[in-house]
Amino acid sequence: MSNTEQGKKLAAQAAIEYVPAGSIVGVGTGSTVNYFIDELAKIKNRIEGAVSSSEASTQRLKDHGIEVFDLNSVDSVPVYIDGADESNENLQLIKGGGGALTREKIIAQMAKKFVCIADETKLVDVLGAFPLPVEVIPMARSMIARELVKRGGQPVYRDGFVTDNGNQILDVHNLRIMEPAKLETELNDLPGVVTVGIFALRPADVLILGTADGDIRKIDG
Ligand SMILES: O=C[C@H](O)[C@H](O)[C@H](O)COP(=O)(O)O
Repeated sequence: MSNTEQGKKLAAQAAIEYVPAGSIVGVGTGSTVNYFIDELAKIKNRIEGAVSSSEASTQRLKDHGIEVFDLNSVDSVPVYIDGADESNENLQLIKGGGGALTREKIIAQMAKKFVCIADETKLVDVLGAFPLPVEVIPMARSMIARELVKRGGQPVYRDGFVTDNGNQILDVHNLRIMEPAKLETELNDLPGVVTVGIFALRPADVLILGTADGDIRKIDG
């Protein structure tokens, strides 16, 4: 197993301690979360079930025999565990590399505690080296792409990819995001933008990083 994969797995294992007994756990999406789902399966008798941020995670949870609840049937989510494409020291994130950003942001908003899990290479000084995913309503794609260019970005259409919500993704290259909350708000305001992959208005509460030397590092927000 590579250092990166080991880091993801370590972070995923460490996140289990944040899962309250008897709870409905918010579950994110991606390769790091897949390790978490596999760990969660080991304690599935101690939880009530999960709410899920993607069809892929729902399938994996169900394959493990973990009940997946409709978010509308749930009053509260005590903890949400999810990965990230980048995090800064303030636990503001870029997410959506796997295209699940909208459902992820909805569950993160609802969660009392958002625990982000990643390998240590995801920690950066300034967000934006990872192309920023923006989910858009298909008919607005070109208009929004022009707006992103005006803001110094280089949007690339994720050709052939359709989100779980039936929308499209623009991956915005060339950004150095100095004020994540401001850019998140500004892009949220463009008609046709469904979700911006900046998680700054609702950052993570805890970041668990798995390191190459087999350790974990925690940063509290
Ligand atoms: O849409 C995908 C999510 O935001 C993922 O949490 C993010 O892309 C990180 O994925 P991974 O754990 O595979 O690096």
